[in-house]
Amino acid sequence: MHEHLLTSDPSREDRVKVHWWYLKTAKEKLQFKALCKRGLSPAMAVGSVSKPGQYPHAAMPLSVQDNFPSTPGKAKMERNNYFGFTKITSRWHSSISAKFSFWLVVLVFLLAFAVFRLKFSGIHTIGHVSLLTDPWVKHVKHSCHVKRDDGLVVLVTGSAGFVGSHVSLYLKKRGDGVLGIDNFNNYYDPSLKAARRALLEKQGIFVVEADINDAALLQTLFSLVSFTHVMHLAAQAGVRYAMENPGSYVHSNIAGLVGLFEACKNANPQPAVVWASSSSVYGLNRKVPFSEFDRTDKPASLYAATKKAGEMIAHTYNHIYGLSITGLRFFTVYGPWGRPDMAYFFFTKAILEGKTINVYQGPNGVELARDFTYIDDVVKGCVASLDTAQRSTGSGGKKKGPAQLRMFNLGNTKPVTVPDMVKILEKHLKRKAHINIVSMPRNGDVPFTHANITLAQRQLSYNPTTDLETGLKKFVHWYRSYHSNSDKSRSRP
Ligand SMILES: O=C(O)[C@H]1O[C@H](OP(=O)(O)OP(=O)(O)OC[C@H]2O[C@@H](n3ccc(=O)[nH]c3=O)[C@H](O)[C@@H]2O)[C@H](O)[C@@H](O)[C@H]1O
Repeated sequence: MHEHLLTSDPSREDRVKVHWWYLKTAKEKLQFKALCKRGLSPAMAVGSVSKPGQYPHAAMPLSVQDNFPSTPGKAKMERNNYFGFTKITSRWHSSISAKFSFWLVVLVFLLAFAVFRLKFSGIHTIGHVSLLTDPWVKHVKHSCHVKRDDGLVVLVTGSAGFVGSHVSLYLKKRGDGVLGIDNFNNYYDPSLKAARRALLEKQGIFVVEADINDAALLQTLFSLVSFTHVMHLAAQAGVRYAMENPGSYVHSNIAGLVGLFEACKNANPQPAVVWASSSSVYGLNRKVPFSEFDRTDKPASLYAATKKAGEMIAHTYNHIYGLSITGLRFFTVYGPWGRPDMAYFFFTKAILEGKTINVYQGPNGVELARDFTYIDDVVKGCVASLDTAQRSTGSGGKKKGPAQLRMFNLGNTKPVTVPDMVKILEKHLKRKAHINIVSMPRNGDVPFTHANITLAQRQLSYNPTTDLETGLKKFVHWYRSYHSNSDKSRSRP
């Protein structure tokens, strides 16, 4: 509404806005507008449309100025013709204007500072939506809307990841409120993460694109939404990549975890946290199956060490702040929408492309084995953990009593050797693999994993039902359809 009042002088523009805003009645505003349009200074225009003394920022109306004593130091006026009007400048007027200009500058500075902080805290935009505008907040709140009695409100970190996307969809489908957060890093093809995000958004799950290390963002989310639970799945995964990029493990699995626990412990109410640890914490243990009561102080990779550190950190936050925390040790999770850095996934690609795969072998020709666990079983374990989690006992950073602290193995309990896994893939892909047997490199791998799931069975009613044969069949089916669809969309003009 101001555009027709604006001149090329920005300070005049600002003054017009401020004066207009101060005027109380529509009549005053209308007259003020007309006078400004005709070139009168904003302060003069206010003075002319109002009663003397009504607005402290107004200049004297012309009629009053005629009688105003020309006292040096108080008010010195000059008149000259200005677009058919008498232009009057005065020191009195100038000092009022100066005050306004000063506060205007302060206001503009504060606004600029706020925008700057938001910008560099990474929460200024989600997609192309500014945090300063309502749509972003609406997306967040809408995504957290609960559609069943006693439904949960869950913040899922790593929601564009493999397990994160599956858990988010499951929760949303049963009527829980779900908000995702993911930094969409390029550890593996980000287009797969984007495709998972599209799937989530189709179901009404909003994914905030940000890093869990962004404390200001987490604080904003917790102030907007009373999360009952946090499903923390954001992490730097992969055992062997830790030798290439150790810093990324510290960033996500240690600093990120601490940042998340900080946000949770400060929240009021504090949410219950369920988070992903890893079977790799069993490291070089020889006693099988691996039990939660076994020692876990021999990690074979930095990845495993950061997960083990996470378990210790979880204990601390539970102990000091009363956060309810459940850690889940995942055993080589696989399935549709899986991670391209995992062996079953890149073996599939290589077999289809007729390329050679390296199959590792332990000392003395021992075949390596994994307790491969199908994604749907893991999702059930995650959701059961959320459903059975007790409330945190603290609030606003203060502990009010002891809180629940749990750890569960989520495995399949039926380890399969890597060569057998390759045979299953060959069968479903209807292709022979070109295999190169190589000694297991010293890069963090362990020879075997095998979960004891008694605890999860007892407390979570966790019972995995998908064997590797069935699970890989579903994976291959998904792989073919996903790649034929993305090939088609790539070839579209
Ligand atoms: O349960 C976990 O805590 C971890 O599971 C997963 O690690 P791993 O069990 O090591 O899975 P993955 O890499 O698929 O290798 C599978 C098998 O293939 C063998 N392998 C691997 C590569 C290769 O080129 N050749 C080969 O024989 C390899 O020696 C191994 O025997 C997750 O990646 C990890 O993030 C973490 O979640």
